[in-house]
Amino acid sequence: MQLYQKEMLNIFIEKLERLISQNKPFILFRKPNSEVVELWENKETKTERKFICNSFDNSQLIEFNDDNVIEIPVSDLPFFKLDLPVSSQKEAIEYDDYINLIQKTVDELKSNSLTKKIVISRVKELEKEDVNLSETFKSLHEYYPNAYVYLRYDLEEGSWIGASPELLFKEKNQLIQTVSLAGTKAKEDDWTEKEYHEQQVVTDYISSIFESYSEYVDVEGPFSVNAGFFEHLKSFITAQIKDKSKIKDLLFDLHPTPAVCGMPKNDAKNFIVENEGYYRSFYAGFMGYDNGEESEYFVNLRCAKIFSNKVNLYVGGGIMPDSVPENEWRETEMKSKTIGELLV
Ligand SMILES: C=C(O[C@H]1C=CC=C(C(=O)O)[C@@H]1O)C(=O)O
Repeated sequence: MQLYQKEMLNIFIEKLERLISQNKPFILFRKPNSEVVELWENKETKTERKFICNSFDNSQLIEFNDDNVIEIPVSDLPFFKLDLPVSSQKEAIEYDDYINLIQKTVDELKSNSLTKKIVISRVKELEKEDVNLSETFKSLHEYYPNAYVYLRYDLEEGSWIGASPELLFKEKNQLIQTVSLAGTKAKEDDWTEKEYHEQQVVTDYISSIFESYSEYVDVEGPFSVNAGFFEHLKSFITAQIKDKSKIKDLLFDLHPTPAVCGMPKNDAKNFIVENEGYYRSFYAGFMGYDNGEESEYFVNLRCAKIFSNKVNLYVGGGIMPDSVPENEWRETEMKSKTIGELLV
């Protein structure tokens, strides 16, 4: 066993060093409640095993084809240094501008009775150089055992890192499962009607999509769940898909859910693109794998883009007609701690 592990570790290190020295993109991925980290590269030829990364607006889809994914214990992840780009672009929004943006969103929701919810987000910049990515990955792994922890490297884009609490969807033997995750509060606060409504919008949307692909849909919850520095409301949604060949359609129908976009989907999306003032790119997109037998995708939340001279944190929140702008700013500050406080 020990010999086997040592051999695996050497193969892992060789693969990682080769990818870094050739400036090739790669993914490090740790599933929830797992102790191992997988290393994916993108081979030239298509393989059955795939890892995909899709942007919020579906305009960028990156595929990793790898039939030889190597895994080692996260604790053995070696130190590595990546060649990261410098960013001179300022994408962060000032406090006053964010308050005005949330007020504008609230006004839109109040004046347009068809629009029920819009998720607004922002970039928070941290002046931090030379982030130790392997140690940061390990600290996310330790602090968020239930999250999807990943690091994606790309020479031109920089490196994305995240610890997402949100399953978008998983499938095995035609059993499809997901969660409706929305509503945020500090541990010491109580839930209010605003968060229950905000989360119900997500549950209703997912249930209606699942219904069109399956015979029955089962919903359990909502429950209050821990998400590190704060709590969310979460329901568990399960169904049996009638036709497995429709999985990809279901995935793109689901995305983006009202946990990251809004309701109705297209109106909310247009409002976001016209008003947020920055390009979300892979934030609030989805990522995950399909190995031919099962597939599992998560929403890219609680994530950051690492440059050589700074870190961009991406944070957002669901806006309802009764949202209070100052509280929404506070909520995004709280969410920024997920990655911000664990950077090494
Ligand atoms: C959009 C984000 O969170 C979503 C997931 C859980 C709770 C949320 C909320 O309370 O607004 C958001 O819907 C984010 O973290 O950037």
